[in-house]
Amino acid sequence: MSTIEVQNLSKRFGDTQALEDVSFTIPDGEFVVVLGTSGSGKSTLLRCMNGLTAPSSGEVIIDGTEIHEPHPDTAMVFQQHNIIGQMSAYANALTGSLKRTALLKSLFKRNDKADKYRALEALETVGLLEEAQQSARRMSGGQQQRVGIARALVQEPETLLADEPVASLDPGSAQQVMEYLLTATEEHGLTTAVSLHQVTLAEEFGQRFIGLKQGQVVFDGYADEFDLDVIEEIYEDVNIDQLTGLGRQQEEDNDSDSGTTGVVGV
Ligand SMILES: Nc1ncnc2c1ncn2[C@@H]1O[C@H](COP(=O)(O)OP(=O)(O)OP(=O)(O)O)[C@@H](O)[C@H]1O
Repeated sequence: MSTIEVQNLSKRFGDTQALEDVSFTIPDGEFVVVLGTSGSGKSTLLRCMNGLTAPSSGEVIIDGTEIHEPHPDTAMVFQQHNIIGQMSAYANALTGSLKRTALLKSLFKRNDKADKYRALEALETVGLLEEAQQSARRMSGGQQQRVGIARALVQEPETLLADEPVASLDPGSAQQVMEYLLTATEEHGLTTAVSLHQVTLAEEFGQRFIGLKQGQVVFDGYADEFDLDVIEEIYEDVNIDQLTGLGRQQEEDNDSDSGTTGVVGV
């Protein structure tokens, strides 16, 4: 676990103010959902939190150390999981140990026993132990994303940053991946921040919510305060019924044969 302090963080890309004076602290072991419409600054925030993007001003401090480059104890999960299709789930998970094992050693499969054990344990955490030897290319998008999470866990991180990890998945797979992210956070004692488009998923899994609008924090609070007013504030110009699934529910009520779910993204 680690404590992440974001202090007066701003990031400008040319004329675009992607983040403006963002400050918050995530204590050890918290599972935080970062919400906002497209372009609100979610990816930029997570990338700054891992030192992949340099802030224009302000700082990110992890366990008392200011971050200027990717932190060895922080792992990232991306929307594009970049799983190697020709390799098994197990071999993909094992590549998470590359940071700890020399590249050549790893390529020649000479990882030490501890790495191998960690890879299997991580696959178990994401519910894929039985599929360990399955070729990744034959797995569904959701399973591949779970392999991506396993690979991140093999790094033995203290912090997990997931940038829209379910954006390209169908609602059922998105739900499963979120469940495994939460399990991984609890089982591995992580501090986790996940950016999401889908409000319904955020409501289901989030413990704390940070809402971004045009690069600024417009909400920072816990589940008991995360209500429709807050959602409206974050998604000012978006149809609230649609966001919360209420609109979808009405459609379902009108058409009982509909096979849709209430998971809606923007
Ligand atoms: N490398 C870059 N160069 C120029 N502009 C950028 C760059 N990265 C992000 N931006 C701009 O910064 C703003 C915030 O982008 P960011 O990707 O952080 O938002 P987001 O909330 O993650 O959006 P999405 O949900 O669509 O991924 C946007 O206006 C975007 O166009």
